[in-house]
Amino acid sequence: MESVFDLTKPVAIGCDHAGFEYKEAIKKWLCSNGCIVQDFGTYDATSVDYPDFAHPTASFVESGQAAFGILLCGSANGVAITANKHQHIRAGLCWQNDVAVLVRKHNDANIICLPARFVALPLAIEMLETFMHTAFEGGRHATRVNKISC
Ligand SMILES: O=C(CO)[C@H](O)[C@H](O)[C@H](O)COP(=O)(O)O
Repeated sequence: MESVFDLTKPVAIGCDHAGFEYKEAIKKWLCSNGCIVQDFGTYDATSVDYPDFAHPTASFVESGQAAFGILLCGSANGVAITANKHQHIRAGLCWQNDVAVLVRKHNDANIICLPARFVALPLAIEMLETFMHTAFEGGRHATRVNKISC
């Protein structure tokens, strides 16, 4: 599959119980498109705490070992807030395809956060595909992205 990301590296993925079902479906979709997946859990639908899965996923992306990351929870806010604590992570919450375009073009996001309880699975996969194919625009957006870190 063509992507703006380096797909010779694994795609990191993590979720809580609310995102588990979508994570499994997304893993299958990624594998059927030739991607390598590094799964940081959770591994079933038992209630868990999203930071326990978002932090390891974000750390792996931050270390440069992943092509990019995918995080899922009910609203995607918990995983996004957690991942964005990491210095080199720009995790963006996506709920419609145009937002997935902008989170790459304007924010150079390296993790896509998907709200499993609020978007249908086909839309989640469509947004992921968009995310994987959309390049950062740079220019004025690079100036802004460079000002994010404090
Ligand atoms: O962290 C969240 C909200 O910001 C996620 O949506 C969680 O998946 C959600 O809070 C889990 O809720 P539950 O009632 O424990 O299933």
